[in-house]
Formats: sequence, C-alpha cells, structure tokens
Amino acid sequence: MVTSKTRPVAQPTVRPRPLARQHRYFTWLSLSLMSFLALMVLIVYESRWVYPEIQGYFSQTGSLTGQQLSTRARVYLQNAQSELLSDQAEQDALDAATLDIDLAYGLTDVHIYRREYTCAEPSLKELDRLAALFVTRGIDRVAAAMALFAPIQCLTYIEMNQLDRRGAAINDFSESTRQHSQVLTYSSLLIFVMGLAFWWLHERQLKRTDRATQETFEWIKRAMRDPLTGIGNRSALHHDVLAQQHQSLGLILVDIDFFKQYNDAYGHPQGDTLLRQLATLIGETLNDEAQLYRLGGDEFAALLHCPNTDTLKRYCRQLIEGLREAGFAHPAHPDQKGVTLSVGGSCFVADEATFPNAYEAADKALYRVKAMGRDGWQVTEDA
Ligand SMILES: Nc1nc2c(ncn2[C@@H]2O[C@H](COP(=O)(O)OP(=O)(O)OP(=O)(O)O)[C@@H](O)[C@H]2O)c(=O)[nH]1
Repeated sequence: MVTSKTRPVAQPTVRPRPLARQHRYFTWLSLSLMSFLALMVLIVYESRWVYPEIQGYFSQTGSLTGQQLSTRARVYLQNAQSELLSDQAEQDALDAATLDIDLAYGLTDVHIYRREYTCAEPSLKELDRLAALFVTRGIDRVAAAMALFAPIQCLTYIEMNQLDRRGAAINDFSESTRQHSQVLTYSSLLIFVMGLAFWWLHERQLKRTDRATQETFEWIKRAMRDPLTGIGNRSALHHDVLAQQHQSLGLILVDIDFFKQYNDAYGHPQGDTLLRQLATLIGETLNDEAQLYRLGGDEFAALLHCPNTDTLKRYCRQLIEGLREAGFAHPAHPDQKGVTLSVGGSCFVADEATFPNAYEAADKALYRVKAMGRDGWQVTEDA
C-alpha cells in the first residue's frame, strides 16, 4: 500500500515569534509609562516643594526692601512724636526726637521712594526743617509733633503701596508657576501620546515587512516545488546540493520506462496519478531518507546521504524491488511487464563544481540501463 510520506523540499522558514513580540510591546509600554511617571513626579515635586520655597523667599526679600523700610521710618517718627509730647525735660525730649527723626530720614531717603512717591521729597524737606528748628528752639514741642503727621502719612502710604505691590508680584509669580506646571503636564502627555503613536506606526511597519518577507518566502517555496507531485523541482535540487556543501551525497535519477505508451493506453490523467504514486513510492522505498525531486516529464531524482557507492547501490536495488512489489499495471509495456523504472546513480562530495559531473555520471548510468533494455539500475563509480 502506497502512502503519501515523501520528504518535503528543504524550505526557507520564517515563523512569527509572538512571545518575543509581546515582550517587545511590554517593554515599550513600561518604558513610556515610566518616563511619564518620572515627569509627573518632577512636576509634583516642583509645585509642592520648590515653588512654595521660592515664593517664601520672594515675599521675605520683598518686605525687607520695599515695605519694611517705610514701616521702620514711620515707627521712628511716631516715637519722635511721643517723645515730643512726653513730660520729660525740654532738652531731653528734643534730643531724643532729633535722633529718631534722623533715623527716619535715613530710611526714607531712598532713591526709589523719591522717584516713585511724590510725597517723599516734601516729607524729607519737612524733616530737615524740623531738625533745624529743634537746634534753634524755633518751634514748640506740640507744633513739632503735629508737623510730623504729614511725613507719617506719606510713609504709611508708601508702606501700603509696597504691600500691594508685593502681593501683586506674588500673585503673578503663583499664576505663572501654575501655568508653567500646566504646560509641563500637557507637554508630557503630548510626548507620551506621540511616543505611543510612533510605537504603533513602527509596529505596523514591522508587521508589513514581516508579511512581505513571509510572502516572498512563500513564492520561493512555490517556485521550487513541482505542482503535480508536491515534491521539489530542478531548482530545489540545485538549492539543496548547495545547502549541503562538502557532504558525501548520492544522486539517483529515475526514469519511467515506456511512459508514453502508458499515457497512450490510460490517458494523461491516469499518467499524472502514476507520477504522484511513484513520487510517494520512491520516498518510501528509500526509507524517507531521501530528498525527492521531479526534474520534468517522467524523470525523478533523489538526493541522500551516501558514505560510499555500496550504500547507493543498495538504495538503487531497493527502488527496483519496491516498484516490482507495488506491481503497478502497464497494459502497453512492450515486454508485457508492469510499470518499470530505469535508475542511474553516482556519489559525490557536494559542491557547486562537482554537481554537474555527478549529474552527468548518474544520467550516463541511467542511459546505459535504457540501452540495455530498461527495468534495472546502474551506478557510476568515481564520478
Ligand atoms: N501524464 C503526464 N505525462 C507526461 C507529463 N510530462 C511528460 N509526460 C509524457 O511523458 C512521456 C515521456 O516520453 P519519453 O521521453 O519518450 O519517454 P518514455 O515513453 O518513457 O520512453 P523511455 O524513457 O525511452 O522508456 C511523453 O509522452 C510526455 O507526454 C506529465 O506531467 N503528465
């Protein structure tokens, strides 16, 4: 009984590796998630700890330069008023008031106050005037205390205005910080989404390339296969010989005897069936150790490992005997036999240069069999 177990043609294989691909997806995703998280941590750190620190520092320096000078100057002037209105001795009261007015003058005589506040210049002049009057005792203490109200009022105005300015600056700073954080968050989200999009494009391209490679290999496989029998063709034989360089191989050529008469008797479709059955039978008789090819028409070839010509002869003998056992009928065989084969073989060390000689040697052996009446085998020694 003939079964279909012929050894297939050597074929280039490309197998998708789903596990490797999944691993790649996972790495991509975790890397982008990690970078996104790192960005978020940075943003939170900046907005929760760094910005309040800066804000605190900013408000502190703001009070020292802007508001606090005027506050201190005002306090000195209010002290001077108290001293003038106190019941201490005239000279003591004037001395203490003069000192406070001098100190207030020093703190008010600031370029930025003179430039920004119109009341600063007149207040300083008033303080100058009062200090001079204290020296000459040209003013009484109550009048001097009253005269201090205008500079005190001016300093209070400066103080309030500086406070407002500082508050506005802090608000501006907080607002710009908030906007900055927002821009940072949206930018990192955008980067993350873009990363995903690039990754998706990259994977799609990769899939396309894989598919194209797969299709190319499919075409190569088809181009090297005989469509009728499913075994390799002449191109596959050349490919396989080159793929086994420097190995001892045996080449067996098989030709059906009187196939023309078989076709004429049974018709071409039955001839096709015989070709398929013989492809299977040859594989089985060679113990499935051979790679099989149909070289065209009714000619087959088998390529197998061949340490010496004795092995090759054994295979050739097996072939002829196997066919006889199968007993395929041939109603038009001139010698009244069933289907018979002529077989020729040669051994060689696989190489691009040695193969043509080996083929010629096997072919010559086959034609010697044909010439001697067919239904037999021969092997050419030392191809
Ligand atoms: N059914 C079928 N016949 C084919 C196919 N290819 C070639 N043939 C036939 O195979 C026959 C080969 O004839 P020949 O080369 O004279 O060989 P033969 O009749 O076997 O004679 P010998 O080899 O000298 O014994 C021709 O009749 C071809 O038409 C095929 O694919 N299917």
